[in-house]
Amino acid sequence: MTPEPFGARLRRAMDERGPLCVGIDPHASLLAEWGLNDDVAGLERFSRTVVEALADRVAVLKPQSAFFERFGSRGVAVLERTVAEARAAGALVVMDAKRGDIGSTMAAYAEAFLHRDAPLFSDALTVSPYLGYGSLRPAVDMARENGAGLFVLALTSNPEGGEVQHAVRADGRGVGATMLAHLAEENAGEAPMGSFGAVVGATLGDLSSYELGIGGPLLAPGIGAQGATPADLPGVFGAAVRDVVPNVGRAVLRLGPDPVALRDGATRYAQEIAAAVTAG
Ligand SMILES: O=c1ccn([C@@H]2O[C@H](COP(=O)(O)O)[C@@H](O)[C@H]2O)c(=O)[nH]1
Repeated sequence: MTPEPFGARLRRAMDERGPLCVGIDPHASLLAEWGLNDDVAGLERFSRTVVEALADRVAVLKPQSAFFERFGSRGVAVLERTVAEARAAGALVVMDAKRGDIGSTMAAYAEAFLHRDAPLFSDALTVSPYLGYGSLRPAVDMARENGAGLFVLALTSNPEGGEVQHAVRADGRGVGATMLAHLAEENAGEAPMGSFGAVVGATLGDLSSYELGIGGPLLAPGIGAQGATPADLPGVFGAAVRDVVPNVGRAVLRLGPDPVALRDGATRYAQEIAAAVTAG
């Protein structure tokens, strides 16, 4: 049986739970703030606490692979368990691993994260298109076959991103805008929403010169620790705001380890986001 596409599953989760995505970013500084050791046991306690507090209520959890990889194979084993437990509790999992390589290697990354039988199978994966959008084709195909999705870095939240993403090609089109156009083609004809999203930072100010209506989701990091607020969303995303999955990491995680405080923090962000999206 063909698995239900990620875009349809995400749209339903956004409708039922609201669009908030909470990051699982076990920074060493956060482990210390939570009174945990900066070791594999601390990593596991941190991640499990976030999952137990939030996976039954937020639409999406986004583990940041880097913070698990720094502990080697035992950290990756924690990441596997984190993904499985989050999905079992009802959250969609976006693996933030930002993979990107030549197509033949990309196929192996796709098997690692997007094949249903893979230990790290996730509902969606962040990928970098800066070896050329076409190099992502094996991941696009694998995602389609397995009911998974991708979030392609288009306009990232960090100030350094512009030197690449705002660069203008010979045909006059910007590089970031080109990625958005590729995604719109990928999602054409998909309802209620395509499975191929873009990463577009909530920090970027007015993006009305970009065609953000790609027929797929827009993962928007930058809220909280990077300075953007839920109230900024309509001004940044305009009419596309209803397709935005706003990500909050440290600003929620800092409220732990008390699960009630984590839940209250996520609820506050979810309410502010809902108010902003309705107003927009
Ligand atoms: O453009 C991007 C792409 C990804 N990220 C990632 O999102 C989170 C943000 O965490 P905060 O603590 O809310 O700042 C983190 O995992 C980044 O690697 C991004 O910030 N910007």
